[in-house]
Amino acid sequence: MENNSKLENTGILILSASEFNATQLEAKVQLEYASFKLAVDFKVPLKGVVAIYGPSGCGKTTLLRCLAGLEKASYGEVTIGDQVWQNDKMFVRPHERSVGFVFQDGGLLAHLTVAENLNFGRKRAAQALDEKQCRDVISLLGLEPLLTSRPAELSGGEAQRVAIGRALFLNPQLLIMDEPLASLDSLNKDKILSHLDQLKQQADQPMIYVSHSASEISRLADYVIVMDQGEIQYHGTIETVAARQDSPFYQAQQPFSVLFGQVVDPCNQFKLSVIDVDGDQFMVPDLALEQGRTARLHIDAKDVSLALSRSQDSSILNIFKASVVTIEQLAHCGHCLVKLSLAQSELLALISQYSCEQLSLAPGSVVFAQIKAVSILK
Ligand SMILES: Nc1ncnc2c1ncn2[C@@H]1O[C@H](COP(=O)(O)OP(=O)(O)OP(=O)(O)O)[C@@H](O)[C@H]1O
Repeated sequence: MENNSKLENTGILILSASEFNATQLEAKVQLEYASFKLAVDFKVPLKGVVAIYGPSGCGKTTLLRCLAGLEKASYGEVTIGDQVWQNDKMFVRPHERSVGFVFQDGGLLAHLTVAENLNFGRKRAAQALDEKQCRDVISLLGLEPLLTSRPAELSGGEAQRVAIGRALFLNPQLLIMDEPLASLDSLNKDKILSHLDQLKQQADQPMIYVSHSASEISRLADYVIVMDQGEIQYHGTIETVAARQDSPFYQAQQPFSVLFGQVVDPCNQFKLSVIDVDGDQFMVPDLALEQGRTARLHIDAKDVSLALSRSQDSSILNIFKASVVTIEQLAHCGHCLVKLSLAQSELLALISQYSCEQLSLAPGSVVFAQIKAVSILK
């Protein structure tokens, strides 16, 4: 196809006609550059957002490029759902894989308007969205006011939203994003994260998302692959990875817990939503979630304090009986990271070593976890 390289340079790689059932991604890849070796072997569920997290230079982009077929690994087996993309006998070319790629710098074509950028490549895509679906994407990403602008007239956040929209117009069965928010300020990051959240929920779009940012991962990821030096250290659901003692989020000094619960009361008389997390009822500011919906709670470990008895005269809404599972001393900051067991779930608390000694905490101690702030993430 004459224009494949042009398409690749613009980040559009979606031309496959074949349907597949992308519920699982399996890859064994080995590739060697002069001073870097990638060697991975993993099988992960492809539902919602799979995040790849790791330090700069650990091979995240190289892995994504292998998955998309942009690098032909010296040894590669890549299977997505029931489709083999690469093994020792075959190599499905990038433009035949149903992958949408969004790069760090959106890669929009400067001479085209936003509308033209969105439609660019669409006629070559066998399963591109129809007109109505395109209008839905435009609305989901808030692109209506930008359609006649050219890339030079867009802010960084707007340009990234257009880049995401352009990938979605081609109806990929897998959307791969390589640090799409890296160059944006926090306000724009937040806006795009909200759009991506909606995309997850409304479009049920599987995504692989590379990021250095613990907050992006905690907000978006359902599953996390942690990489280091060309290898996969471990992978698991966001709850389990965040709770591990060797979690990269501890090292980044941003330990947090992610809990999932059901909305039991969308908005009580005090304008609070009540979320049941395996038997513990959390109260959070009303966020207009419907009854029965799954809510994702993000709780920073620093926002959890501990007491030996249940306070009767505190303004803190969320106080839960818990038992201490482990205590890890963080020498660099004079704090302890305490892993707690609630009714059915686990919660991290970051408290000072002094407090830990004052309360004589040890594994098995019964405490009351007081949660100062809970953010609802979906
Ligand atoms: N085409 C190439 N030829 C030689 N070396 C390469 C090539 N591409 C990447 N590398 C090297 O491979 C290593 C991994 O790079 P990669 O871009 O995959 O890392 P990364 O984890 O995505 O980093 P970052 O988070 O900084 O983007 C780096 O040391 C890089 O210099």
